[in-house]
Amino acid sequence: MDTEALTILRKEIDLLDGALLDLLQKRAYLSKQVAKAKQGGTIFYPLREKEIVAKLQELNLSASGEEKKQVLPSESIRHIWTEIFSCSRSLQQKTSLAFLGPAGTFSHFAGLELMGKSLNFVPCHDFNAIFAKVHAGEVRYGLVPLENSLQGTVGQCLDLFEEYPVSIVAEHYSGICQCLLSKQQDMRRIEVIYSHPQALMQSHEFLRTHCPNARLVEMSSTAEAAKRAVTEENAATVGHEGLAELCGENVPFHVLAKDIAGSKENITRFALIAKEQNSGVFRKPKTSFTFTVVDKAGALSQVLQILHKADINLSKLESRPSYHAVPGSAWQYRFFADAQADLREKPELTLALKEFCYDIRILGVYENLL
Ligand SMILES: O=C(O)C(=O)C[C@]1(C(=O)O)C=C[C@@H](O)C=C1
Repeated sequence: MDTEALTILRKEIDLLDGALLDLLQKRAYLSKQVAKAKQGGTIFYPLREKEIVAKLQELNLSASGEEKKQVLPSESIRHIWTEIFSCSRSLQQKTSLAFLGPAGTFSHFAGLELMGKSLNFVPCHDFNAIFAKVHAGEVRYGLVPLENSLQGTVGQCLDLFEEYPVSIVAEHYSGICQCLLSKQQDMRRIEVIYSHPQALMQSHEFLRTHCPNARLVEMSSTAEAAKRAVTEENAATVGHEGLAELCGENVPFHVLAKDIAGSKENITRFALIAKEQNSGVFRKPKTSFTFTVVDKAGALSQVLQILHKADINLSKLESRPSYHAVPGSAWQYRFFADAQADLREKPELTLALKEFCYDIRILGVYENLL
């Protein structure tokens, strides 16, 4: 070891860390000023954050000459700024986030991806508890899955919007990458694999080929499965790669293989819910709204035509059976729709829609992240 060179280099790193801290403190001060300028308005602007990261990643990759040697991995830039934004938001407002627990579920990792670590994560045992906590003001935010690219709509979550008058304030698309984790490094020696039934089903082919002797055991969540697997020598689990860090503090829990599910496009769209609607103005607004149409021929077609005439692009439309939709009616359908516009700015349009709808409710206006 060249101890002399090491001492000099570490001194330089110490100086740079000091300079970075100074810059971060200046940034934090500006963030607090931003909060004052917002005068109680919306704190979280995911599109602004996404664009800052994209600009920095581009700047980083466009380096040339000597600077080229200093280029960082793009993913690292995203991770570093996720935490900078998380700290910045926490200085503007103390925040807590309810999610489907326990710690280590895909919902938990989606929350960390979206909001970083500078907030209080509150695990809930079911979706109803998340909606109830947000509605009661016990937590500022809740994170719930709306739909998955393989499994489709999470109907239970859509239906809970009927029970609780909460709002959608942001959306988040999270890729689900199933990994095999174990204390045992030799896959052929794995005797039992614990995981959620869906994770086991999605990675069935991989497991049969690479761990032919393993018994598959279903658990209530990938997080519970990991807790169990980490206590046994020849056990493994299928789940998020972040489980290695979460469960492996005292014992090594290795990621033996990544992306072991058959299909590549396994993406979940999450909604960030809050008690109050967003108050900001958005550059690419999306409005999620629900409505029930009057019981006559052409009512739905009229609704669609009104939106068409206003040049509004409807990116989602689906219906769910609803018992409470219309008083006195035994069976009705409630439509859930997403429009690429801020419908709050178009009261005349909602008025026109009301002619063909029993009710219309705006679930939230937020930045379209696609
Ligand atoms: O630009 C804002 O609105 C801010 O509050 C600042 C900031 C940041 O730290 O850059 C923080 C939170 C928002 O989600 C976006 C950006």
